[in-house]
Amino acid sequence: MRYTLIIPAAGQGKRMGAGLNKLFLPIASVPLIIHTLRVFEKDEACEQIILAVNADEQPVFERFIKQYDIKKQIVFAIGGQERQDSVYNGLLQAGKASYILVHDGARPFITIEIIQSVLAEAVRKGASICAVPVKDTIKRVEDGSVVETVERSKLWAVQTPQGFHLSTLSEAHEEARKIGYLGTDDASLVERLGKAVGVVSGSYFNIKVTTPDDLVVAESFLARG
Ligand SMILES: Nc1ccn([C@@H]2O[C@H](COP(=O)(O)OP(=O)(O)OP(=O)(O)O)[C@@H](O)[C@H]2O)c(=O)n1
Ligand SMILES: C[C@](O)(CO)[C@H](O)COP(=O)(O)O
Repeated sequence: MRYTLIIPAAGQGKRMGAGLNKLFLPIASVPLIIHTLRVFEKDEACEQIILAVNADEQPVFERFIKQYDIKKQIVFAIGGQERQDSVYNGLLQAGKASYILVHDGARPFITIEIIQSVLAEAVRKGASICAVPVKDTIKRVEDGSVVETVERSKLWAVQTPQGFHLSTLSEAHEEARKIGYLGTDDASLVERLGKAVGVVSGSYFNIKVTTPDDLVVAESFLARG
């Protein structure tokens, strides 16, 4: 089964504090976004990449794509105020694709195996995510005090890619826009429709590069090979 990939890449990297889009930061001398694109470059099932970017940053992305010889067809969409808006704008460019995968540009250590597993589960159930069991105890805190310890055995840390039948994802985004719902991932929009979302195993290596410490971790992962 082939798919169209949407990569939201229009963030500001506020938590990184680098003063620029963190996807331009080098990891082992190569821009973060190139590491991510290189994985999908090797996936023959990936028909097209839709890159949602800030308009003023598109020339930078185009320069990196040329410099690092990314050959896969890339279509640009304009990023939005929120990640959800960026994905929505990417969806508008998806044409007649049957299956869509949405993957954070900030997750460079995804593997073909997990991509294929997410896609297969999306074909089976209409929507899918990859996730890993939470390792820390999670507590709900209010005003500096613990109000609840959440049972850890049922908690999963959700990653990307997330996979969807095009019609499922489109319906979910349109409904979210209609009611003004803002989710932190795309699967939550499908859940609000009451539709099933399958879960497959992700990887603890599939980190989202978010804060400066993640750059150190990312360099170590690359050094490890
Ligand atoms: N309005 C936005 C916000 C985020 N993203 C993208 O969504 C992915 C996950 O977002 P996150 O890790 O939060 O990136 P930033 O929004 O840049 O980080 P921050 O919240 O620290 O500013 C990233 O690839 C980011 O570029 C996007 O396309 N459009
Ligand atoms: C989609 C995601 O990566 C799943 O964990 C996460 O919700 C993105 O959150 P962010 O604040 O936009 O980085």
